[in-house]
Amino acid sequence: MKNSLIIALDFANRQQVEDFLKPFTNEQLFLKVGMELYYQEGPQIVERLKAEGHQVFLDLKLHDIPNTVKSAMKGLARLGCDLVNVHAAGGIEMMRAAVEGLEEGKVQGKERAKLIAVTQLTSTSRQQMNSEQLIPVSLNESVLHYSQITKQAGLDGVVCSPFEAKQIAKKVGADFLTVTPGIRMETDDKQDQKRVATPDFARAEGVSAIVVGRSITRASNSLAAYYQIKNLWEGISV
Ligand SMILES: O=c1ccn([C@@H]2O[C@H](COP(=O)(O)O)[C@@H](O)[C@H]2O)c(=O)[nH]1
Repeated sequence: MKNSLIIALDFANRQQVEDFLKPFTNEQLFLKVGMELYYQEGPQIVERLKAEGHQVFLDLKLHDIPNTVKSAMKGLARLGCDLVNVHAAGGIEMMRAAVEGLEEGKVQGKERAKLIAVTQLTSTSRQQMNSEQLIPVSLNESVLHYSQITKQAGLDGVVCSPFEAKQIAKKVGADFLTVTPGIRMETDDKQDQKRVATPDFARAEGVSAIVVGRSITRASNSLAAYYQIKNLWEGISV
């Protein structure tokens, strides 16, 4: 899990995924299946990617009453994913229920998936958080608070931006996972992301894993973009 580069497979269907993966022959990848793909293709897409030898982050960001989240997590646990998530805003009781569901549903003889919680989405700015969510603190304070309650609930880590990762490691613990989307190369378009950082900045801040979508999946040469980002993330100069 640590030092992973996770590719966000934000595609509409399985065919598009297969087309994207074609040039990556023999690469064991860490792939993220999000709502767009999962809601079209269902559990089979996860099972298929796992059968092909990839690691899978199922990014469904569960956020509901504790009982519902527990039952949903129990079902997801059976898919044998490596990483799953919830929203920390659901609260400690909901997050504890998610852990219980994951434990109850886990595949016999296999380690259960790591469970992380989304703090503040990387598409959220301080202004939006203050004015729309009515959370009157800085993004750092809010993300740190959510990280602390996530730890208290017994989860393995959080989704945050690289800007908050160092403080989380200092206050919550170096083993607590920080998984960071919003990764862009200097010259890339930010699109809808607000808290954006480069792969080398993320590495310098000590994040556990980066999540990269469009900078790879929408690149004219996805394989080249993947290796360029991977090298920066791993500190390899070419
Ligand atoms: O705070 C969050 C949580 C999840 N995401 C997801 O990561 C990818 C990022 O894609 P890009 O194309 O690299 O922007 C996407 O699947 C999001 O759903 C996030 O961006 N921020």
